[in-house]
Amino acid sequence: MLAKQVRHINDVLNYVYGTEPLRLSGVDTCIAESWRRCVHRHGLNPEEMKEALILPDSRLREHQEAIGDFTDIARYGLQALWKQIRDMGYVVLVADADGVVVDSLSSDSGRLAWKQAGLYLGALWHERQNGTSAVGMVLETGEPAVVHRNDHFDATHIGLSCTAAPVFDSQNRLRAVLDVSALTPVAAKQSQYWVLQLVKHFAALIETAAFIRNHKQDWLIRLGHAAEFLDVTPEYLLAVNDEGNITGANHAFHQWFARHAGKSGQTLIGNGFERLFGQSLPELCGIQNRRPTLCFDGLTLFVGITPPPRKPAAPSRNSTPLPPELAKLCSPDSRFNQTLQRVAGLADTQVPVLINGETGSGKELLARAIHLSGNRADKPFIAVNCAAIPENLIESELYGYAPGSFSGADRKGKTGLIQAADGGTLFLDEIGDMPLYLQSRLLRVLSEREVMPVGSIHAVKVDIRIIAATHHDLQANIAAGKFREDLYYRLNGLNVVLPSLRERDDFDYALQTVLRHVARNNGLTPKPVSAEAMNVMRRHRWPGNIRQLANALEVALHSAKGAQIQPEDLPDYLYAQNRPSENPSALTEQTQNSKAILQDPPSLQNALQAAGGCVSRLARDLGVSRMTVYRYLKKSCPR
Ligand SMILES: Nc1ncnc2c1ncn2[C@@H]1O[C@H](COP(=O)(O)OP(=O)(O)OP(=O)(O)O)[C@@H](O)[C@H]1O
Repeated sequence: MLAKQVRHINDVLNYVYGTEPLRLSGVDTCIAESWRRCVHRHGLNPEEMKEALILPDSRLREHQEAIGDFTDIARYGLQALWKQIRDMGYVVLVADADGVVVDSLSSDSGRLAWKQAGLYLGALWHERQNGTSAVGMVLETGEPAVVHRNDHFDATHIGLSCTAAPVFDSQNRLRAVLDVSALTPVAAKQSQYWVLQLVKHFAALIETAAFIRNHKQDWLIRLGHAAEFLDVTPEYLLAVNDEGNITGANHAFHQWFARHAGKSGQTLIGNGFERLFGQSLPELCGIQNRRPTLCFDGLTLFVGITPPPRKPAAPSRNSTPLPPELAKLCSPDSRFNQTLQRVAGLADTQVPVLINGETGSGKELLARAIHLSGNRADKPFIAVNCAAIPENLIESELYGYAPGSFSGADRKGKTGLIQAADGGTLFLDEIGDMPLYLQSRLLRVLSEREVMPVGSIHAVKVDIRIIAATHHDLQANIAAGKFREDLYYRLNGLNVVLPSLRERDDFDYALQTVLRHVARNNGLTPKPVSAEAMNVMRRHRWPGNIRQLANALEVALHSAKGAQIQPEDLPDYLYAQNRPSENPSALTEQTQNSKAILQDPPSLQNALQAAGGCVSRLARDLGVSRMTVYRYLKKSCPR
């Protein structure tokens, strides 16, 4: 035992038993309370030093499975936080409500040292196990904590500096703890207070992202004391179901409610929104020209409301016929047709539509069909690929510029794409790739409905309908600080998710439609597809979706000499992978790779580590089920 550890043990004993209280008068009250809890409640003895306990892999997996997709949601926030502090020698950890580290990000160098210190996957940081630690204190108190060097109860950990903040779920249960720790901390505790602000900020972002994800079928209510900040960083979040009952609230609102309603003994979850606040959501939605407000206990809060995506209506025999452009996209998939019905119902309105889907899944085709189905059909449809315009040109391309506003500019000035869409539709493709500073400008255009060309002092009014599309998960981008939440709410009037080709249960129908389409565009006769060729295509994963399928069918139509399209008429990448003589099990390249990883224990362990120790994520990466991953893990580690 080191001399400084002996000194620390004496200090803790003296402090807890009160023989030398003055000597450590610098100890924070919350740390002192934790030390007392360690001794009196948890029965810990500072003389019995214990290294951090690391759970075996099987137990760790149980904790990771129990926390479900929370770690997936949290990961974007974790990575964004990690990027900011990785060069300063910190490790970032997420612990579950039992104090078990279920996800972590650290530099590769010094992994052994992180593990020995317990700053590692599977480590258990609960006060009753390890004494005072940042994770342990957050779990005990529900409050953020900085536990710096000698603040730790157990002298084993006095080399560490740890800062942690809680993440609550919408029922106000402590779901996880976000922690940032260093092995070789700088001397002063005060230096950790900026880390504390960072950790609190990211914990709040993760909490909001998880809230939005878990309540995507509910009405989302944002509340705050300042109207201007409501869309940027809402102080409070509420979720309300279609029956008007409150189904969730963020931690800040639970606390606010307890302060203001505690005396009347009212409950929050399950209570009727209208009963509690005296106004219904449809009433609040109907308020025009000003921010709606709510009064509660004599206080006024500004309100922002996002309705849930409308649930698919029950199939109805007398659903209205679709406009021809949308009808062209119809398929045997009834869910998709209901989506088209909803889109058709909004074709004549200015309600913004946000289309999500992988590349080539038909986002632009759908956007054009919406435009052509509405009362703007004879006005321009301007498509802007936000990812394709060089950053230095995007501003002048979108907003235009005044005559002579910069060197190299056209003397007469230039009309921007937004103005060019006046009266019609502006299609913002790849909106998730738009740089943050342009997002703020776009937000102003959408709020004010006017553009200010570069170098001009006069704003120009525009009348546009916005349709945006992206392959990104924008909520994850919001959590990672890459996309503005207020812009997201502006764009997301109606959300349409286009399934990838491999997820569609109407693949055969889609193939026939695309085949006819390709034949018509190339002046060819659509040939039938043989059963073998059909099987080859059904098995492929189609990362490029309909665009890739269309290209493959174009190749096949040009190559087919017989009456039918055969496997050998398909592009090489499809045919080669499925040639029966060379590849009897007809595995795709991806499944072969996955199999190689699964069957080689070191590769499997590496892949698991790369997936942050999360079996679900690894299973997704390998394109196999979770059970398959477990089976191989068990084989590779039979104990
Ligand atoms: N339902 C369909 N029927 C026939 N062809 C289709 C269909 N959907 C998409 N396509 C074709 O697939 C190609 C890709 O479609 P589109 O450009 O709309 O996809 P996208 O999702 O916008 O792609 P990206 O994200 O890469 O811009 C186009 O050539 C389009 O004509």
